[in-house]
Amino acid sequence: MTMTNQQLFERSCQYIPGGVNSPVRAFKSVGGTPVFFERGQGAYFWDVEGKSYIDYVGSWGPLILGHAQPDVVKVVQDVASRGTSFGAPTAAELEIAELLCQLLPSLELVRLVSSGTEAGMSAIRLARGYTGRNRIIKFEGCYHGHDDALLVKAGSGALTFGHPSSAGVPEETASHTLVLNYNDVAEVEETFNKLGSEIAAVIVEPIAGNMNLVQASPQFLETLRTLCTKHGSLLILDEVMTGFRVGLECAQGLYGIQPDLTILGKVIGGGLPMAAFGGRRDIMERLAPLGPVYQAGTLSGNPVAVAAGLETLRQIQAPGFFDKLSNMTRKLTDGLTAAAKKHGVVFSAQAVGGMFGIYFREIPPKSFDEVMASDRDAFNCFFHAMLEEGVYFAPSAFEAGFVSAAHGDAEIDKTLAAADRVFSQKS
Ligand SMILES: Cc1ncc(COP(=O)(O)O)c(C=O)c1O
Ligand SMILES: NCC(=O)CCC(=O)O
Repeated sequence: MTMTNQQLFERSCQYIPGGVNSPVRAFKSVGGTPVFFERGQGAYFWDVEGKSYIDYVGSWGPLILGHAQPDVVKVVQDVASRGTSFGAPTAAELEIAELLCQLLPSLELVRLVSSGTEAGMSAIRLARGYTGRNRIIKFEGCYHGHDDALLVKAGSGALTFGHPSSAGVPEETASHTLVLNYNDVAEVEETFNKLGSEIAAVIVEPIAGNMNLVQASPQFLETLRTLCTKHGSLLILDEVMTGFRVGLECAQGLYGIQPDLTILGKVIGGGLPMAAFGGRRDIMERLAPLGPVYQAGTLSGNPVAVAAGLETLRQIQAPGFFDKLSNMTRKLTDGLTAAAKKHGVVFSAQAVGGMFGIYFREIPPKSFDEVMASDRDAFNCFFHAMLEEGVYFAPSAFEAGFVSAAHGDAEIDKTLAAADRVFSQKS
């Protein structure tokens, strides 16, 4: 007899803090027991009790082709059978680095790492090493991984579980991080006027996906670019989530903003642990072994992860890939909005490429405060009712959702029919 979700969770809690290896997997804010998954295929995955779900989390973003995409699985098997790690360079690393630089014109040099956290942490160290300055600016509700310097008023699980500024981060470290309001142009201008010569870097999610989904105003990002250039600070775009998810040109292409450094993750690893940071040649050349800023990794550029990433990047370059993905995602958000309206539920939603936000408020939020003003209880009820229906959204009102290329009309229609039933019970 296999164990139930409840039994597995109880046992996991005996050996793993909170029963999960990343806090966002816990159902702490929505209540109930986390679902333990056994297998996935395309837009669906199955829990240990045999129940199937349409997946709108996609492993928190990487699975843009859906679960167990056959070509990705095949390259992973082929490459792994020839050796899983060498700790020495491979031709495939060159291939993916070259491809990333071709796809993103702001990248002249790129280094591979194993997680978005590492990419963010390394980019900050590099920016400090390059500028000789310590202060950085981040925005409340943005999440850039769990590096000390960036875990100040952060989004994602840090926000969901009520500790946006983590215990264990020394005050001296946090004091170098200035936290400003997302989309607040005047505040950034004021801060640069006062402290511009001390600021090493501004790091920002160009489309914030860790306080639900909040789009930057073009003016906000343009102001960041102008101020960084004027004051000799570096602009770091965190495209770990948006990179190759909102479009082939990433968010920087959509907005027409050229960052000094970019951090990438999720999609570029095709569901395996890989991330990257890159940007201007003169900055990246400060990295060891060329320069004095140290950065390293036993499994960096891991051949299996690189192979999954290359195959994923190959497929998303197919003509029309992002048009189809965007249309499917918009069909979902438009359909959910219409179903809510039909039943008089206060609700709004928006999509960018294969990424979406759903909000229990009248219109999509433009700031952290507006996100916080949405109805979290309504989200929690919706989440559980949809879960019951076999539709898996992120177990938090502060996370963006994801649609994959494996989601077709059938999956979206099923989701909308479920939402219609769920919303009808509320009116
Ligand atoms: C925008 C953003 N930056 C950085 C990270 C950190 O990436 P990782 O979880 O791979 O460390 C995440 C997600 O976790 C993210 O969404
Ligand atoms: N949007 C939140 C994440 O992507 C985080 C995933 C994790 O920390 O497990």
